[in-house]
Amino acid sequence: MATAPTRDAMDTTLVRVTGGRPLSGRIPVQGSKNIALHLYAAALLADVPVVLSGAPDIIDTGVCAQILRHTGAHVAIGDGCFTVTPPDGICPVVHPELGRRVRTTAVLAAAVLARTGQVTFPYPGGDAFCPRLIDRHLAAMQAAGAEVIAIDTGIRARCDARRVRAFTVDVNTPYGPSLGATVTAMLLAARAHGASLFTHPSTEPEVTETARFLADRGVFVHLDQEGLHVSGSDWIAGGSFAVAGDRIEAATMVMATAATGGSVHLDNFTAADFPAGLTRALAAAGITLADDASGGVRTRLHGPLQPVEAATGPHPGLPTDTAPQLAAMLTRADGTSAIGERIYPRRDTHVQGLRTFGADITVTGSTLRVRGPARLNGATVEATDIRAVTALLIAALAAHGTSTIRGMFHLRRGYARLLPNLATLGAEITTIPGGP
Ligand SMILES: CC(=O)N[C@H]1[C@@H](OP(=O)(O)OP(=O)(O)OC[C@H]2O[C@@H](n3ccc(=O)[nH]c3=O)[C@H](O)[C@@H]2O)O[C@H](CO)[C@@H](O)[C@@H]1O
Ligand SMILES: C=C(OP(=O)(O)O)C(=O)O
Repeated sequence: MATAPTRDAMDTTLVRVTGGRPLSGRIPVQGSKNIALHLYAAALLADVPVVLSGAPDIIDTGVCAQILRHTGAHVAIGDGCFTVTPPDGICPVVHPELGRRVRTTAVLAAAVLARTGQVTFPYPGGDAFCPRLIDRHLAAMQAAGAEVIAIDTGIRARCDARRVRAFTVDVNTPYGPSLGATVTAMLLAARAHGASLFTHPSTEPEVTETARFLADRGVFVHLDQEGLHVSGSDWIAGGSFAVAGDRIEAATMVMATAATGGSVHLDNFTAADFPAGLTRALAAAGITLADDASGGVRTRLHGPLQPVEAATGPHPGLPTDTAPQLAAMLTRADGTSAIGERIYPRRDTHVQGLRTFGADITVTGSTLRVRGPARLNGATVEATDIRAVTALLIAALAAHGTSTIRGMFHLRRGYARLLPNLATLGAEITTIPGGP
């Protein structure tokens, strides 16, 4: 389901990038977009205010704040903290337009359903690189006792007994455990009386951090061979919780610098925070990661980039959200790389743009073959989603000459300071504001 066109989406801001110079230096990693968005939904379950520290100030967290406010919650944003004060009586509606602008709509709806026994919500937004189903979310709502029906504006879920009940649900999909449906199920179960069980749960950091958030606040959460067990609580505490660093932004900066022949020192992050599948792919390309005595993690590039054979997969595999950037970096590797997509049937919205720079990429089913090293030349391109835009930026930074990239709305959805950070590393980037 495509994100609804908005003022933001029609923003014609573009950036000009003059590439071809090695980028190096030290920059911070922001709080994770995707973890923050799931924690926002979890915060709605609390009975007293929740303070999320380190949440990134990006379009998507702003939209989520507006969605929470529409339910009656008070949301204050300042000093890098997002304070959510859930209301006594929650309006059981996820805003029909705002809900179509973010991916976590069904997860937010689960929190509302858990609190009120009913919810109306639109189909989620987020990037539309392929169909992104929500049947497992709906199955969890049904298992929790809700009647779920399609209506004109999306979906209505309502529990006869006015409250959710403990339940069992399988959150597996043909592409592996669903991250979003696991969180949806957790939030429903956190407010149900009794013990719930989810089989084949996702263990992405978004899930484990939401589980830690709930467990810290009195909800019983336990993972074993059977699945994820959650026992609900009538009272959920509040208080502070720090949003973990953004592993996707960290990977993006590693790949951007390596594509230019440089290296980076990332603060607020450690080598262990990189999923093993990502570390393996970077090592195969000739990039190693080491924690630094002064804090943070440093990369080292060992000679020319080497080709990589890798496939995305569930945590701790290679994250799907890093595959477009990896493809962009590997256009500079000395040989043919293969990158398989396993979380989605396809995710190749970056390919056409990369070819415009001169990249040699073929797509067979869900596998990309990248032949390098290609000579990249400055190009004029337009990005259509959040990771495609960073892939195109990487190509522009590695290219000879000046490039123009449109579609900066997608960057602002998820990255608070990517362009200033690249400038700190030595990139020559000019932002040319546009407008609707
Ligand atoms: C496991 C995983 O890596 N999930 C990724 C997924 O999370 P997100 O939560 O958006 O998506 P899911 O993990 O739920 O979806 C994974 C796959 O399962 C399918 N599916 C999902 C739910 C459902 O009810 N039925 C169904 O068939 C989806 O279409 C997709 O092919 O996209 C995010 C944005 O790219 C990434 O940050 C996450 O890392
Ligand atoms: C696709 C992504 O985000 P969303 O699910 O919010 O569209 C992403 O974070 O790479």
